[in-house]
Amino acid sequence: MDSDNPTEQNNQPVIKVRGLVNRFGDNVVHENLDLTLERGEILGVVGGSGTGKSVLLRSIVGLKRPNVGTVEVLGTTLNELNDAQRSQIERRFGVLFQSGALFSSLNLQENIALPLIEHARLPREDAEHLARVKLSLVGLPSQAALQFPESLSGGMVKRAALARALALDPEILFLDEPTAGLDPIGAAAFDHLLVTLRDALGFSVFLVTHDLDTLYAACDRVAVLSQKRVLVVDTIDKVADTDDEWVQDYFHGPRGRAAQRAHTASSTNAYTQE
Ligand SMILES: Nc1ncnc2c1ncn2[C@@H]1O[C@H](COP(=O)(O)OP(=O)(O)OP(=O)(O)O)[C@@H](O)[C@H]1O
Repeated sequence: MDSDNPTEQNNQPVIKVRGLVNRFGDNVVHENLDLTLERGEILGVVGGSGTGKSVLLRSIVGLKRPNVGTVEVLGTTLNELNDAQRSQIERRFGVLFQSGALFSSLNLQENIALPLIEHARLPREDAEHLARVKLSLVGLPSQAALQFPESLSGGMVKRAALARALALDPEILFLDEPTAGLDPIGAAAFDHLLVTLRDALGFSVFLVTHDLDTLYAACDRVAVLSQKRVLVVDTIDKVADTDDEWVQDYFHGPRGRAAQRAHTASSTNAYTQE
């Protein structure tokens, strides 16, 4: 239900998925799935390959219409909207897909200006000025504005794609495997950037990832998809204690133990340097 009271709105979750069913023919991907994203949090969504993380993200951003169930985003139930209302809501979130999805024929400044021209109807000059601000926000040097995506490193492409997802000052950011393909240092820098921007700008984040380091470094809560639903959603330490074979293998296998050790070491360093 919509609320006109700003205080009430601020306490409301930004995403509420209830009783979600998604299927493709006989392949049932989600069955009665419930999930909530609280305002201002970074929620990591994990699960084995094919458990429906990307389909869930696509259902929430409106690219896949659920077979059954409701998806409420920023207080509005998506299924009930006409195209114009849907586009109004969609302007309030930013999406970074796995491929980065920048236009190869446009330089970075033009890539980021595009949503500002198309959706916010800004004149080109203003849009490109704002695009340069966004590029600097994600830590890219000023000369990157005129570079084309093919001339950039993987880490720079991710940052540029993040700048584009942030172009319209979204309230919710959706990220699908943002650190895939980055080396560990680039991935850690991206995680740090994400937390810094969330702290500064206050958006909420729905983050699909396989990256254990990201879960430890950036996520406030973690949701595990398994058996067509959300098996558990909680802080990472509680999730890691869940009595489930996939969870135990994932969090307590060699990679999981290494990620946890790295996180403990960096927390201890931060503490002793304070
Ligand atoms: N457009 C589609 N048509 C038919 N089946 C689809 C479609 N999109 C996804 N699926 C199926 O839905 C299931 C979940 O896919 P999804 O891509 O969401 O998994 P995932 O958890 O993101 O996997 P991964 O971790 O490997 O990326 C898979 O069985 C997949 O084959």
